[in-house]
Amino acid sequence: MIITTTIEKSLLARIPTGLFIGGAWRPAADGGTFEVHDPSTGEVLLAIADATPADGAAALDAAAAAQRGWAKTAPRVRAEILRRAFELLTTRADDFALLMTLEMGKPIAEARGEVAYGAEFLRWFSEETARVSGRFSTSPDGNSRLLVTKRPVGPCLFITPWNFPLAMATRKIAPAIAAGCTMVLKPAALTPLTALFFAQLLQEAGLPEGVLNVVQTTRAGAVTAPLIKDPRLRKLSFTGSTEVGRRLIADAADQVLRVSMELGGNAPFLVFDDADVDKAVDGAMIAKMRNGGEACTAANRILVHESVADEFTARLVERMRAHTVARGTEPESKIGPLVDEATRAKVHELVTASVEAGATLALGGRAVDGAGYFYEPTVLTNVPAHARIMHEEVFGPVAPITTFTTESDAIRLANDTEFGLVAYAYTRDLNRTLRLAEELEVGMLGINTGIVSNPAAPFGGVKQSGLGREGGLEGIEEYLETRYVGIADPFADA
Ligand SMILES: NC(=O)c1ccc[n+]([C@@H]2O[C@H](COP(=O)([O-])OP(=O)(O)OC[C@H]3O[C@@H](n4cnc5c(N)ncnc54)[C@H](O)[C@@H]3O)[C@@H](O)[C@H]2O)c1
Repeated sequence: MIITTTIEKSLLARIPTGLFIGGAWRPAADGGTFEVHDPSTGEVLLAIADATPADGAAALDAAAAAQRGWAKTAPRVRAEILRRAFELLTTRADDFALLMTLEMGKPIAEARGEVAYGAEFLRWFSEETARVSGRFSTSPDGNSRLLVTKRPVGPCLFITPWNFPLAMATRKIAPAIAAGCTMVLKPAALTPLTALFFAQLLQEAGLPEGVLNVVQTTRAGAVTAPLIKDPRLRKLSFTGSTEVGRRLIADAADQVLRVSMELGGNAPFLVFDDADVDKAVDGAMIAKMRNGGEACTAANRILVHESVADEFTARLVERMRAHTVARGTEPESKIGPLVDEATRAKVHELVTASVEAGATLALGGRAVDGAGYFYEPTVLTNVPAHARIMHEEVFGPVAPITTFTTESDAIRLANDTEFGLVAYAYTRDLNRTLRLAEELEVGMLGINTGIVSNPAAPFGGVKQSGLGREGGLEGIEEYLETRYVGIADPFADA
């Protein structure tokens, strides 16, 4: 078993362990705490405050109290706070990366990638802050003037998942700051340390008290449900599973709360007969193995034209076999542990069910013995369309491959899912690319690339993958209301 090193211990000693409410760190109302573990060893990293419903209410009190003043803050002031936060985060990239590796398990190189990606939302929305504008026009009959303005939505509740502990928070926090909204953040209980460390950084960047409040808790529903019913809350933004998202949308109906939902995915990855197979394998490795397969954008249904399937599969197996499984802090680590035993058990269950349904196990397929929740990189071939893995999100390093004959078959298979987050396609045919862009039921499409996430682009899904977009020009709109002011003809009395 790897014992936490001195460098790791000194980093952990700098992480705040309280709740962040109204600009101050405090214990839970009942003094309760919970432990955060290293998924690669099972060791306890830290014990931190466990928010109660009373703490949740206090956090919303603080957000509601700060809202009016924050909305009136000059855009330039909000922009500069975001810019300072971007610079601080970039300077402290190594600390944030190590912390994420410790609490979530991803290899340090991937954690650094997430810091860069997460930081870009701060820079992008600092640039967007001063660009919010409205319009002024004369009504068609000439009898009035129409003034359209944008106002901050108001206090928001953010609920984030464990797989990208930093970026899923900055993707919500940055546009909310830019728009002038206050917020309560409830990070995932498996990975709350990054959010606490980031809240401390925002405080240092000059964020006024009450604008961001953080209530980590092991009682998610008990803490957040009363906030969702509270008329002072104006917006709920959630990233997580479709199952929980569906329930939250129902809860949000009582207050007709605005919702943004970034939910599950089950991305198809299409390789056509005219694809550059080497590049397709590179892209598949990124789309499948980024974050150890624990990503909503993960390529979970690899659909390959029958004429290139053998070549593609042989190369993918070779690359997957070479992927070193080790604690994320080890330099050779290409894949860390899964986040917990429940996730590992679910991955294994889907692999076993695929083989029972007729798939062939070409590589892996077993949990790694010893401490931590490691799972072997796995490739399944000839996966039948009815296998569970083709319809349920496998949150792990498992690449299921199946073949197709015609383009229309490929599109039908790709769309045969309740999810619609992202698809990837490898082809050199421009007209086919345009057909795919029109026919695939997704919010995002990667052409000859295994990665689409980009802070300057609108991220989000259709069907049961969610509602709303994060990033891009669209991202800030989620935090703005449109207000129209009708003005009588200024010449009427002239
Ligand atoms: N579309 C996207 O942008 C995106 C990005 C990352 C992850 N995801 C999805 O997230 C899922 C993995 O994350 P997860 O396992 O943390 O998801 P999850 O739905 O179990 O949990 C997400 C968050 O919701 C909280 N939560 C759970 N039950 C709740 C309840 N009843 N009331 C309020 N909050 C509750 C959790 O504590 C956590 O903070 C996957 O389905 C993945 O596809 C989507």
